[in-house]
Amino acid sequence: MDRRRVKESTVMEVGPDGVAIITIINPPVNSLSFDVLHSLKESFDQASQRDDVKAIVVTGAKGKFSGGFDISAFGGHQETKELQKPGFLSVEIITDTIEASRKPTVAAIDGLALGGGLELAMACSARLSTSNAQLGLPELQLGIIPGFGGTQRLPRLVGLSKALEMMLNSKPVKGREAFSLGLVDGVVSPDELLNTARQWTLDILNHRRPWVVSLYRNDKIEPLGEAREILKFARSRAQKEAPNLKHPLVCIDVIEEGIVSGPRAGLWKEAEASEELSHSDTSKSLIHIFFAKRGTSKVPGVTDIGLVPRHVKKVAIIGGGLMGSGIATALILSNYSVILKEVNEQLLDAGVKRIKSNLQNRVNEGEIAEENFEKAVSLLKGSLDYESLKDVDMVIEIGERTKSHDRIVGAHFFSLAHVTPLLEIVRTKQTSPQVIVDLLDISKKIKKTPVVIGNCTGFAVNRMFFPYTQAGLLLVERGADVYQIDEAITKFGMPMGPFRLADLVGFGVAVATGTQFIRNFPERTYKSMLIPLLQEDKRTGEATHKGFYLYDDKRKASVDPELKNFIEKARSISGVSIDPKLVKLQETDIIEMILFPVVNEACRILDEGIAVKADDLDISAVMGMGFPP
Ligand SMILES: CCCCCCCCCCCCC[C@H](O)CC(=O)SCCNC(=O)CCNC(=O)[C@H](O)C(C)(C)COP(=O)(O)OP(=O)(O)OC[C@H]1O[C@@H](n2cnc3c(N)ncnc32)[C@H](O)[C@@H]1OP(=O)(O)O
Repeated sequence: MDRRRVKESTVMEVGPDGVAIITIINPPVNSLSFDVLHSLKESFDQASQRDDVKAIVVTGAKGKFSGGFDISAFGGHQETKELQKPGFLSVEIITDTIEASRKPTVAAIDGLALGGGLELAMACSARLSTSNAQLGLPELQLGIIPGFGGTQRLPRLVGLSKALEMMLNSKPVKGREAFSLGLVDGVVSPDELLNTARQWTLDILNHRRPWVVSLYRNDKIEPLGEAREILKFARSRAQKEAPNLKHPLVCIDVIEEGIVSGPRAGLWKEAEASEELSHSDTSKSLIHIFFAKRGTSKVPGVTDIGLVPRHVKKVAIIGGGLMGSGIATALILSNYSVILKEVNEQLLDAGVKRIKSNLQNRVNEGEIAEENFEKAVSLLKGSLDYESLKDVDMVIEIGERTKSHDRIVGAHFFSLAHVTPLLEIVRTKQTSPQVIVDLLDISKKIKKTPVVIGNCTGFAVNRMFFPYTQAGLLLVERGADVYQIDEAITKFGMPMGPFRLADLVGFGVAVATGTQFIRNFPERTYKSMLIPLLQEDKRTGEATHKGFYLYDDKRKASVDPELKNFIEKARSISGVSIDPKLVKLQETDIIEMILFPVVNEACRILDEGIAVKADDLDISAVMGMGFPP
């Protein structure tokens, strides 16, 4: 076999059958860096020029076609200006070199073909996939749009509605669904993939199979009038679901341009829009979050000293309440054996029932198969004594009585522990790195994003956000409007404002946590009597249908005209007066006055060495409090 090594990013092998196999090699996901794209073009140019090459197969090394364009290139400065020129990558490489190749090309897809990876495959004459491969265009979750022709080729392969769904929701499909959609032309097993692809290219060459140029297909695109209706509906949904984001609308405009003015015009509009969006604040933030999320499990002095996570099989959980049963569910869903310890039969039964109900919900949602429900339940054992815990590998919720403090670590799950994706791993000065490595490994296995944090009041999320409600109370006692504050903060992108949140968590929790912060950070807390006054009126928030808002039986919140009386009373107890400047605040003022103290608290957490890096606090805010990424 003639094995010409182009740069380290692609390899081309030409077999005796005259088929050149071009393999993308860029571990771990064969992302399309500028180097890879450059060498891909070189490989194709060589394959086109060589007389001994009749046809071409493109594939990815180690069972992964490609995870898409190299996201780290956005904001990078290593690429040559030419490669950055709008349209060079998409038109000159993907379209005019690969799609226009005079030799048939087949993409052999295993593992994943995402973003630019799938766009590369769609520019080939045909595509073969394994049944479980993931194929999709997730660019919009990075604040950009497909930029290698995906906005033009995907609608022409799967139809406009399905293409819009896949792009606007960043929703991939498996290989077998891709085949039923017409996105791929065949589904084969991994070990037959390459040989079938070789034969497929030769069949195309010998006119035994069609040679399709997807860019110019129109049989899947609805007539113009119908297409415009579909696009209009997509626009209204995009505006409703994400009013703050413009790139979904740009994506729809680019798709429309190709339908109205032809796919090549669509390619150029896509190239310009894609390049512009790659410099947007939204894209920079979302790409920052993409890498920050994957960076939380890299802890200097812990994960870089060669420690291997120990095998944890059995976990004991003390207490089967809302949190304990949620944690037990998360562990069981990842095949850990769990012993649930309670103080009496009644509480143990209640805990077991909660766990079974959580698991049944997963069955109902199709996340676990019915036949796996009993197997999952069999992983759970109940106990009323500590004796049965003697051979467990980890205990959740025992601490101060243990003498070996090196083995104590906090695992702070967030309510609905089996659903909320964030896990704060709280280490003391005595916690051994091995124990942290063990818990990081468990986090990955139970599909949690871990953040390693030092021990302090509120750890990362709750400490960062204690000023969220405090600032709100301070502003309201000085004349700002509760409902205007919540509206401005929700419009900014938080799931809910400080007052709606206080109603949701309940005043009991709000007062308990507030007391902790007042005790530990007296110099920067606001001691308002507003919530205690509301509690005197038997208001505790949503649960009593009365808090800062009134709630109907469906927990729909509405303004409470009586609230002003409690505010006036709290104001007089605090001895403050209304500040005219605060009565009619601008939205930006509200956002800054509520969130800047949160940012300041994050800076203190970082400055005190409680957090390893600022990125970890960004992830804590996004995944723990729903801060808009
Ligand atoms: C200043 C501007 C310069 C450039 C201007 C150019 C003009 C504009 C041209 C734009 C052309 C656009 C072309 C294209 O349409 C755009 C894209 O393709 S964007 C990328 C699309 N792909 C994705 O969004 C996939 C993202 N990745 C994932 O979803 C997952 O990683 C995965 C692939 C499903 C694998 O998941 P896991 O197995 O869980 O593994 P991890 O997620 O932990 O990832 C492992 C490791 O790989 C890194 N990585 C993953 N994907 C990429 C990627 N696409 N680029 C770079 N790196 C990637 C990830 O960060 C992890 O790294 P580690 O943490 O191990 O260091």
